[in-house]
Amino acid sequence: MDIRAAARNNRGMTVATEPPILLEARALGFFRQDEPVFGPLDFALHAGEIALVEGDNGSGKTTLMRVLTGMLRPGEGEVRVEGATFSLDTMAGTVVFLGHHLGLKFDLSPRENLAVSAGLYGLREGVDAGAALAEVGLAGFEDEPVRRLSAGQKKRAALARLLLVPARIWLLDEPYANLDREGIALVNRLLERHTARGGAALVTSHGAVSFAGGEPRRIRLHA
Ligand SMILES: Nc1ncnc2c1ncn2[C@@H]1O[C@H](COP(=O)(O)OP(=O)(O)OP(=O)(O)O)[C@@H](O)[C@H]1O
Repeated sequence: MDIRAAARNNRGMTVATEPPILLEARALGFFRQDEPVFGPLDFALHAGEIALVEGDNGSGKTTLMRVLTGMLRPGEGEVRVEGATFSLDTMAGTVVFLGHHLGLKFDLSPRENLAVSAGLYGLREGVDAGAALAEVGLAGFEDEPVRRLSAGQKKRAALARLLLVPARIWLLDEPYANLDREGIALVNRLLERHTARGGAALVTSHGAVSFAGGEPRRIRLHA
């Protein structure tokens, strides 16, 4: 998915400009015991764009996500976020990560988990937790401890965080796992809305993924 931003030049004419790069990998690589896990990898993710990270089991998709979020240090190369060298300080309000572990506190309710996320990552203007939970299909489960939810409902509770926090860059590791057909459509809907308002997303998935906005760019990793 690729959007072109329109801007006026100094003669008042409308010209097409490239949307800004939100996330960039430059010769990025990661090693374990001196063996490359992935890379060197170069890509630039523009505002309004979805890129799909593909690869077999063990090819390094989750490791790439962890490097991009700062959980792992790159073995080589550089991550740039909104044009600046990656730093954990600039990450907090800019990047949100949804990984295999979902980042939920199981003794808290979905609503309480969202309050924790809002405290850490900020709150998108005009969005409240109840509406976000209703949108992901958790109306009636807002105040249940997360440990009592099904796997798919837990995933939906984690997805509600995407609606609430203002981060422009979404890193989604297997966002479709454990979801039914309606849940898969929900993820696509959230992605489409996010990119339409200038956000960007990097998504890993084993399955075929289709977005209404067209073919996403593909980044292929090899085991
Ligand atoms: N904590 C770890 N310690 C040592 N090696 C690890 C660790 N986590 C992953 N690996 C290894 O790193 C490689 C990449 O793993 P990674 O989880 O990034 O792959 P993946 O593409 O996400 O796999 P999958 O599709 O199965 O989720 C694999 O060979 C894996 O065995």
